[in-house]
Amino acid sequence: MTRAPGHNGAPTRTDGEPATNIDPKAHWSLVVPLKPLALAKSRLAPAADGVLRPRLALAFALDTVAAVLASPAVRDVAVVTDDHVAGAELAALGARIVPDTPAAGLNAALAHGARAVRRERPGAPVAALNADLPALRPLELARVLAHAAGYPRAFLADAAGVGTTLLSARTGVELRPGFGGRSRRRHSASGAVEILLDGVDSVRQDVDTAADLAAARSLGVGPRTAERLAPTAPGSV
Ligand SMILES: Nc1nc2c(ncn2[C@@H]2O[C@H](COP(=O)(O)OP(=O)(O)OP(=O)(O)O)[C@@H](O)[C@H]2O)c(=O)[nH]1
Ligand SMILES: C=C(OP(=O)(O)O)C(=O)O
Repeated sequence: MTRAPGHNGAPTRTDGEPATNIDPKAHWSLVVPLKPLALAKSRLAPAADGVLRPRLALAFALDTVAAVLASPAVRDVAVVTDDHVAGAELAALGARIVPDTPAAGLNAALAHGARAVRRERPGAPVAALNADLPALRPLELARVLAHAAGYPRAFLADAAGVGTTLLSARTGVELRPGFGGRSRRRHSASGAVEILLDGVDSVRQDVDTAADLAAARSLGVGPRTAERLAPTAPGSV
């Protein structure tokens, strides 16, 4: 993996991982949930003001989805969102936009997204992935999905070891998402197999707090997030 300095002196992601051990027949459909930007990333409030926060939430989602679409294991991505600004930018990247279920919450949105994917492609293996992974690297995601393909349902714990960043369901298996709070334990109790891979930090590193953002920056964030964090950008991180 190679890295180059970004605008702000922090590392910025470049493409340098070796393409080894990736299943060439992989064909996952990913479902990415995104709540309205004005409501998103509330735990970043101490570090980012009300102008910067929605912009960062959008930059995280765009960098996440761009990396997903660049992953050799991924066939397509559906973003479940009612946010029209985000929806237009994500669609321009190549995502399918699925309108949210009204006020039903994250897990209802994910189940709804998985159903929408399988209405179009009944045999699709599906994986839910958070929209706040700005350091995501396509080949690390491919490694996680290649591993997930060995189990009916599987999940990856987040960097904090408490939550979940990815939950998968193979062809013919219902996703049954249990995201939110201490979801690592919940997913394990639901029978999903935990993916215990080293070297997939970029898939684990979600960004909820200022400390998470610092950790993502040290892994190397994608270009849209790097631009928002540049010293000349408005706001205060
Ligand atoms: N479509 C949809 N996505 C959601 C919903 N609730 C949360 N999400 C998304 O699910 C992921 C995890 O969400 P949260 O941690 O609850 O929210 P967040 O905006 O990331 O952060 P906080 O506001 O600090 O909790 C993010 O990608 C959110 O945008 C929902 O009701 N509908
Ligand atoms: C929704 C989750 O993530 P977050 O840490 O963003 O709340 C989760 O881990 O289940």
